[in-house]
Amino acid sequence: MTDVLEIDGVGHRYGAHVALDGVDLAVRAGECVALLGPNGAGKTTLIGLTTGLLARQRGRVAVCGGDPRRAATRRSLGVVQQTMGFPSTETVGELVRGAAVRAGRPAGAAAPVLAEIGIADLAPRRAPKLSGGQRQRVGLAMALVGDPALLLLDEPTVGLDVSARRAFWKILAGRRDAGVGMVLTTHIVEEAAAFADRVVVLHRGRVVAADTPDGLTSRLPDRTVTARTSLDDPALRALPGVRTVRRDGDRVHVGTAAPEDLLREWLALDRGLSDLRVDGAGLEQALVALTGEDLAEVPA
Ligand SMILES: Nc1ncnc2c1ncn2[C@@H]1O[C@H](COP(=O)(O)OP(=O)(O)OP(=O)(O)O)[C@@H](O)[C@H]1O
Repeated sequence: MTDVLEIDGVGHRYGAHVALDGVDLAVRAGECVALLGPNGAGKTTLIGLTTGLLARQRGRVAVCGGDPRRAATRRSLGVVQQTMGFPSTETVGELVRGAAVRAGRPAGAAAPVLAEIGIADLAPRRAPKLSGGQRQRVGLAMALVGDPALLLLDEPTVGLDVSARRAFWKILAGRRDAGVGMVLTTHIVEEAAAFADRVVVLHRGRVVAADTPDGLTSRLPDRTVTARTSLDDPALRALPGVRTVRRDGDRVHVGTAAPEDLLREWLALDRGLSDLRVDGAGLEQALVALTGEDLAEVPA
């Protein structure tokens, strides 16, 4: 499959501050790549270079083979951003029709997209009067109406309730199946883990990991054993392979690289052991391990 986004050796500075340092990233048609990293990692800078908002300083950025600083190239691009500003004078219908025409499509392309996203009833309304979640869906309509080859989704589900979020991912899954490439930035790590085909982790302007969500988590040796116990913390720490011990109410969470050895001895020593559970590490823990920072936020 062709790459809809090619980023090769990209560097970017703000004065003396290095925001990106030799970043490579490729997104194929029909693939969703999640771009994750703690605050200040360089995600917004990379998105800015891809939309053509920022001028390229070092390396190559190509959208469908073209330079995103050129208007003709940007027609292949759809962008959904959390902080989308809309002109106050236009109705939702006019905004989406305008986006269609700017992308070289007929104004009539707007109505089916509004219907698909479930906001046909908003067409006569003006954007400033809409809720955050409604505005987010208008942004999605404007991005999809141009039939883009590459979608940039920057914190796209902020402000959406659970059912709107589900509907949002369903629509995007349909576009991905139809061959649209996507770059997703989000602080909701569960969404990235559930939707993205690959995860690229940026840290201090560099790519520190690129893999499938499962591939990233399987690199982590740790398991967490959760249980009720009669042992105190020093006794737990003395068990084989224990790395961390954390109390949470009447339960204890024990991190270990060797759950079998740990459990064998724990079961032999502890008559009060009950409610035992062993969990694998998730993508969130993998990101913390890779960057040393916790980048998850509680979903709104
Ligand atoms: N206009 C600017 N002038 C100076 N420094 C900047 C500018 N924009 C970003 N930076 C710096 O460049 C680095 C990368 O910023 P960027 O906004 O790309 O990170 P990010 O990963 O999007 O962070 P966040 O998750 O907080 O949005 C940060 O250290 C930031 O302070």
